[in-house]
Amino acid sequence: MVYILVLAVSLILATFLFLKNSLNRGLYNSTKKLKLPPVVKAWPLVGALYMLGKDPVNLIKNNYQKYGSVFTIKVLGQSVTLLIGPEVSRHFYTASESELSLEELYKFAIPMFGRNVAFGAPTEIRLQQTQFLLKGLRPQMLRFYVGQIVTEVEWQDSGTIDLVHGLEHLITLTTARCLLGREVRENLTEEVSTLIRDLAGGVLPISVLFPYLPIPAHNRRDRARDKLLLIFSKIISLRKTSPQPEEDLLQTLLESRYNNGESITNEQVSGMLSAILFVGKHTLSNTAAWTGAYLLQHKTYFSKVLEEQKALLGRHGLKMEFDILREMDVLSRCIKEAARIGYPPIITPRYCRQNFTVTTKEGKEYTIPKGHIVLTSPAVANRADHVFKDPDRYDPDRYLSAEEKKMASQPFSYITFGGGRHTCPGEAFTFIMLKTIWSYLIRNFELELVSTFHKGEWNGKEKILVHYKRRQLSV
Ligand code: HEM
Repeated sequence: MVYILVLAVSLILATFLFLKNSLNRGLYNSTKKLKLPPVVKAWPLVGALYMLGKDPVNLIKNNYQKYGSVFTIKVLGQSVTLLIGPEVSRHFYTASESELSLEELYKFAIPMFGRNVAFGAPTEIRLQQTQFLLKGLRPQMLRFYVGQIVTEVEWQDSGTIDLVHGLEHLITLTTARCLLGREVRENLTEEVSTLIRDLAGGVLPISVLFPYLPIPAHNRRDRARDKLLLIFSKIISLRKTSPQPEEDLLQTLLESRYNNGESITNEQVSGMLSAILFVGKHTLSNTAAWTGAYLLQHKTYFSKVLEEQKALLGRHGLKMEFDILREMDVLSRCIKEAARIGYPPIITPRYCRQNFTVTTKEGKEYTIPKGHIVLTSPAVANRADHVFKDPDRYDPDRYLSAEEKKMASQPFSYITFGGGRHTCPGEAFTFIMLKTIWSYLIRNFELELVSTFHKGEWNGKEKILVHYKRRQLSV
């Protein structure tokens, strides 16, 4: 019964996609003369879709090994082209919206965060909103956030914790305190967490094609967005009338002006606050958990981090400040390495609006035609063996070797945080957050990993159980 249903839905989707693609490309716009990427062999219509849903990382990895750095997968009649590795990724990261579009593919995010926010807004408004965000994440603000993070990090004296869920809660609170302000943090009840979860639950594969389909998950998403708007609007109104300006991203947003002199609306601020809580809940907290998992599994590196913390305690005492975090070179490399292989985004997508050509490292040239969906995969490209030596190995010291340092710092080699036009504006904040949390935990608790997980294998569902017991790290 279930299979018949899946098949029926797939056929409807395939017809829709076929018509959509035909209209987009023009039925008579032949691509015959172009040298197109190799096409992955899969069962017609649903084969690749099934594989994509089941194990996307291995699907991409296996085909990368088989076909090389450029290949096309047909999903329900839609051509999806993968670009893996720095040689073929330059255009992906540097092209303009009119060449490779994000807005076309992120329409599903509009009902999550509202119209006129991020991908719901016209491009020039979206770019200005990213600038507002960057202003709230500038070094002077990050300096201030360190103290705010420290006030939130606390565990009981002893116990067992699943790092994924434990850190998710902690990071939601710290993100709220630093970026969204004291009032949002104080109002960050179970209700807000549930509403953010409902927003996330409204992103289903079908939402990409039909974001407004009246299904229960979409209805919950819409109710959650409206409720969040109500909660945040009250906070924003209070803040606007407060005589005392605060030091946080919320204040920066409220003081920002668009190029035409207009200020940002309550609805736009609310959408941006929800989007930040959403990112913190997923990407940031998973990277935090995997940083811990790798560190506790690799005793050599854990010892190096301990030694670094002892040396810092010797030099600065218990103080935790921005400049002290900058001295945490070993911990920084451990986070960078966990972010490379632990839980980087599986794919980042664009919609191709103009043909473009890529040349592989072997010198093969391919044209990616208008109408293809184009993807890079940080999860696979971050493990390319011509960029990283022994790429599946957790090795934070790799960034010390001159040769590898050079390769890894070449544009579009290490792509956990994207690159080019769409480089993640939250990268510096992420490092500040994770260094503060992990140095605090290492200084104040004995930690022991009790879960075993398959080394180097991505699995977003695994628990990472850790025993902890309070103690003071002595110099
Ligand atoms: C471990 C944490 C994070 C990871 C792995 C991550 C990853 C990424 C990646 C790969 C992109 C580029 C997407 C693309 O090219 O399509 C991106 C963009 C973005 N990230 Fe992050 N991110 C993280 C944390 C954050 C945080 C904390 C914030 C906000 C405070 C943030 C805000 C954004 C925004 C607004 C963009 C869009 C930039 C643009 O399109 O111009 N990210 N992120």
